Amino acid sequence: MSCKCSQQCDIDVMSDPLVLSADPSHPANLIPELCTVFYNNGWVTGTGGGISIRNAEGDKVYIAPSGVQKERMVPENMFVMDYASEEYLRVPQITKKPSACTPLFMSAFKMRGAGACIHTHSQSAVMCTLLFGDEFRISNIEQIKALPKITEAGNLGFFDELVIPIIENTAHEEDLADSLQEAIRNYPGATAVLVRRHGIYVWGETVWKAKVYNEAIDYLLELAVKMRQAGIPTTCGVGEEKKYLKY
Ligand SMILES: CSCCC(=O)C(=O)COP(=O)(O)O
Ligand SMILES: [Zn+2]
Repeated sequence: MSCKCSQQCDIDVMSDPLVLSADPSHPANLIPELCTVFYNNGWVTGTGGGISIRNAEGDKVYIAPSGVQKERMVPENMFVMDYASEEYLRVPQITKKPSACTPLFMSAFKMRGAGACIHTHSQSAVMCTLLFGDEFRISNIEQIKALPKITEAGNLGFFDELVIPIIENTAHEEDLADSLQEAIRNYPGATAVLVRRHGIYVWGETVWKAKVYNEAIDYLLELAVKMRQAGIPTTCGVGEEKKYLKY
């Protein structure tokens, strides 16, 4: 049966209805598309990182295969998991191994009700985990206003401090789940967790919120590295930066 969309496409929707859809916002279409965007930002190169998305009803989880070039995936490569039972409804032909990030994505879904979770190996994220201790902190920067308060309605304000917990890396990605869950419990206002010498996990209520949060956070992480290089503390008050300028 061919698709009924306005594009008169030739997609055979009956061949695999769990992943073949003419809807561009279907998770199986969005995961490859967004991974290409992330790849072009240097966030998911060399097979690292990725994204998992729940469907609009929230009862299915779409997961990429492990160890593949994330920017070259197609919808047929996706695993589909039943959200409640955590059993796989679909295993792709490309590999039997779902992303090693799956337990971490599931932690964000189950503990925070997230609709999508992004994992990147952004160099700014990694660099910040080398420059900061147990927490990344930044304030008094306009871009902070793109991020949610989480514990109450609305977004952070210009004068609010963004705090992101930093957990230690493990030899295997899946072994990060316990410490990620502990960080999620200890930081109820966080929408991201940094992993030292590894990268970052960012989640949101919807895929679009997760995407915006990831972009805003990465901007702030990159800026933080530059501020530290210039000798300016990332929580420096407005006007106080003059104290740190060398000229
Ligand atoms: C060079 S990537 C090492 C594994 C990793 O950190 C990652 O994020 C990708 O894991 P996946 O199983 O999704 O390929
Ligand atoms: Zn990783």
